[in-house]
Amino acid sequence: MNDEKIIVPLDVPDLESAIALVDKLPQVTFWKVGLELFTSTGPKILEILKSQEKRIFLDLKFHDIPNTVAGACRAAAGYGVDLLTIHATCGKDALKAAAEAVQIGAEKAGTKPPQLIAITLLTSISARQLAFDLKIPLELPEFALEMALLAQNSGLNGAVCSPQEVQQLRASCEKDFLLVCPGVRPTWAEKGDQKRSLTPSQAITAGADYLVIGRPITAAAVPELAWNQIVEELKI
Ligand SMILES: O=c1ccn([C@@H]2O[C@H](COP(=O)(O)O)[C@@H](O)[C@H]2O)c(=O)[nH]1
Repeated sequence: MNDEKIIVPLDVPDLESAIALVDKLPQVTFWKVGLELFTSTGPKILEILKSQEKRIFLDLKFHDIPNTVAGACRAAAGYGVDLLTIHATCGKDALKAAAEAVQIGAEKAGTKPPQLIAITLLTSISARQLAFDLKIPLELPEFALEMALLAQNSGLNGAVCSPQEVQQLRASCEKDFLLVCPGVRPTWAEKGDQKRSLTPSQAITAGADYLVIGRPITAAAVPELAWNQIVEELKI
């Protein structure tokens, strides 16, 4: 079912708004909790989602030294979430430490370890910004692929990439390496700050395992209609 491949971010400022959004979209089975909501309200939302048997993507995008990311991953694994993020640019030592830490954290808490996935390059970064602001001397698709391979070789379960790179990553990474794509935009939606987008059906055709689709649904006048339209478009 393609609708189970859609992850909707709860990019809202407080618990009340998060609960209202979850109630408005009962058909959503996979929710993402990110920096805004987790920083403002902590883990309470995770308990609420779990009590409703929702799957959870805890998108905290850890980026720190090995000892620190390992500690954060151990703690996050204790929440029993399904997906957890770290930046690939933390480097191999930190990625390996994080991969080990989610196993330890989950075992200690008696939970299933989350799939640890690495951000390759934020979908809000353009090729021009990569070259001129970040001074990375690789072509963008090559950089994204290198970051995905670094994650894979460090024992991570998958990567977050833009839909524009997913076909190349799918061809080069292991079959079971998860590829999660934010920056997905139906033709009728605003791109906003997303720089490297494709439509939901293009992203799935290119090999994405999951699509993260936020504002086209959550900022729509009627979120349920936007969700239905995307699900219909994915059936074609
Ligand atoms: O490279 C990345 C990594 C994470 N995100 C997150 O996905 C959603 C996208 O929301 P939209 O409203 O559909 O733009 C958001 O929570 C980001 O934090 C990303 O966009 N790009």
